[in-house]
Amino acid sequence: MLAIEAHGLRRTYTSRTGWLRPRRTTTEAVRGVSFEVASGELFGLLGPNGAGKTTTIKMLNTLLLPTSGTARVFGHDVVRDPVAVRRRIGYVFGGDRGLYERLSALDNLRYFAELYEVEPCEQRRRIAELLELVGLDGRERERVEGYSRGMRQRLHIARGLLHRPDVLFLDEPSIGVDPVAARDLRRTVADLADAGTTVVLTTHYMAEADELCDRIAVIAGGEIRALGTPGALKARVQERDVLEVEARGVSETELDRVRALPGVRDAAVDDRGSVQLLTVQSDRGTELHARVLAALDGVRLGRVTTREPTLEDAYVAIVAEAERATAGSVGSAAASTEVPA
Ligand SMILES: Nc1ncnc2c1ncn2[C@@H]1O[C@H](COP(=O)(O)OP(=O)(O)OP(=O)(O)O)[C@@H](O)[C@H]1O
Repeated sequence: MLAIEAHGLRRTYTSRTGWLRPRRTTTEAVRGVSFEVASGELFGLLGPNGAGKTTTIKMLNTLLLPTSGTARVFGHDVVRDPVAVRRRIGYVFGGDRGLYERLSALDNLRYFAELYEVEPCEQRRRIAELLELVGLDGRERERVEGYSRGMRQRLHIARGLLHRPDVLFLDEPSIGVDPVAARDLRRTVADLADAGTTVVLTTHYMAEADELCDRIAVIAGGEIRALGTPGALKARVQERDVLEVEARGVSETELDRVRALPGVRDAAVDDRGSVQLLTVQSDRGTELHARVLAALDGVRLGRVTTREPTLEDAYVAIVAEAERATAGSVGSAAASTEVPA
């Protein structure tokens, strides 16, 4: 049986702004999203800020009603049968909310086990199992206020699994977690999927998605722009070379100059603290090095390297394509319209 079936899901938000001249703003956050997730699959939902990922997840886990379209979780309709859906799902969101700081991890789990109506005779065994799964056994009697971010995230996952859900939604689990703790967290998520739990993961870390996900949907502007295995998504940019340039002071003007060079397919700048990383994707075999450096005349440059395309390059290409497709009308974010209230 399929774990998730979403057909034509849409969600529009309406909010009122202004006092003297009130306006009603309508945002089409999700605009007709359809996909299926098989039981036991680890499914990734990737997309830029405001793409509609959280809205999609909230419709699937019954926290938001769809404006139109349908969704089912293990055959249960999210609108008509929300109680049955909630029994089958767990939801873990990143950040600091949702745990009692002054209590130990053990007491937090006992409290939530009561709340989720885990049978009293089963609670002790279940909590011990979960502490082991998330690697917190031995630390369970310490207060949560002394926990690191990575430990808190693992405790969040344990909390989300208390009632043995068949589907776990993980919204940005590794946000703000250091690289070593993030690696442990990925191990936990992989173990979970190996044990048969269906996982829907949103993340901004492409390497994480590449390592973990069986399939990935890239969502931008409220629509799915690509869906496939990490390998299939990467195949889209296989025929490209990637040039990386460390720089300081690259503006839109230089970026446009680079984008206009013959053979260049995409160019993007990522601000990494005091330094920028310019990534240029080009048709395989294009000799770009000298021409890119000439286009960056006047910019302070650091290391220049060439590398094979990664999932991140595929993602950048898919999102850039989506932005070009919607340019001039709604931009890359969700479409918003304003009318007098
Ligand atoms: N409660 C709300 N009222 C009005 N607009 C909203 C509301 N929640 C989200 N939006 C808008 O809907 C769009 C989609 O937001 P959503 O949170 O689903 O995106 P996201 O992909 O999860 O983004 P992020 O990666 O930043 O979490 C955005 O334009 C956002 O501003």
